[in-house]
Amino acid sequence: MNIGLTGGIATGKSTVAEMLKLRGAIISDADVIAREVVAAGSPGLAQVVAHFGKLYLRPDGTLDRIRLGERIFQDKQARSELNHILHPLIMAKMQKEVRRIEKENPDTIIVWDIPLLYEEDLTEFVEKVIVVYVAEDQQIKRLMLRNNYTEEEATMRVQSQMSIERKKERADFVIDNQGTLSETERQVDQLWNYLILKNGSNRP
Ligand SMILES: CC(C)(COP(=O)(O)OP(=O)(O)OC[C@H]1O[C@@H](n2cnc3c(N)ncnc32)[C@H](O)[C@@H]1O)[C@@H](O)C(=O)NCCC(=O)NCCS
Ligand SMILES: Nc1ncnc2c1ncn2[C@@H]1O[C@H](COP(=O)(O)OP(=O)(O)OP(=O)(O)O)[C@@H](O)[C@H]1O
Repeated sequence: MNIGLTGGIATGKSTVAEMLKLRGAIISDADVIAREVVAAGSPGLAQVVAHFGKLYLRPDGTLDRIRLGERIFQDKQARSELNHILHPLIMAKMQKEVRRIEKENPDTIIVWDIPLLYEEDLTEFVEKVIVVYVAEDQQIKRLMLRNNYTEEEATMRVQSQMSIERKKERADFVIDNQGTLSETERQVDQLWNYLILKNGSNRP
């Protein structure tokens, strides 16, 4: 069974994904794949550099993620150009990875952790969608704390995505991650019990 896991930047997707993994889900993480498709020497990185310039290449041949992030989170056009280059590569790799997992573990619950699942209209790939929710002011605070961003930098990143309130409205399941981690664990337990019942079995 394929389940989508989404939310906003820093609402706690990775935190919840880790909890689901401990319970037996297999996670396919779009952020990890997004890094792999622009690894040093990859065709994806070559396309990014051809489009945006050598300025975004570090001396060791890796992508300058900080510089590219500064550019694309304040420039909508550049962001959509980067998405246009990378999203087909990310989705192709993710689908391939999930096909492999399904073959090796036919009864497993596979969680597709995709920050931009709604923005990119990817719901057709999954049966149900979990949204990890915190209100926007808390989202900004956690992002500032985790990444050492100023309020302006954090706000810009949050506003580059569909609002967390809209995502919450569209969700099949909402995990409210505004409380303590053990409060989140309890919700994950409940959801996991429901999912394994629905799935019939789960063999990690
Ligand atoms: C611009 C890049 C190099 C900045 O790298 P950085 O290491 O600072 O951030 P990281 O990749 O860890 O992303 C952190 C979060 O930012 C958000 N985010 C990333 N890319 C985008 C985007 N194009 N639009 C909106 N939000 C985004 C996501 O919530 C993600 O979880 C990088 O985010 C990137 O390559 N983005 C394009 C690929 C993409 O869309 N990735 C999201 C998963 S599909
Ligand atoms: N319940 C919680 N209480 C306090 N802090 C939390 C809680 N859940 C997550 N965090 C912290 O909030 C930050 C964001 O969480 P996490 O990295 O899981 O978000 P994410 O949605 O995966 O982010 P991204 O979109 O950037 O991948 C992290 O520093 C994490 O440790």
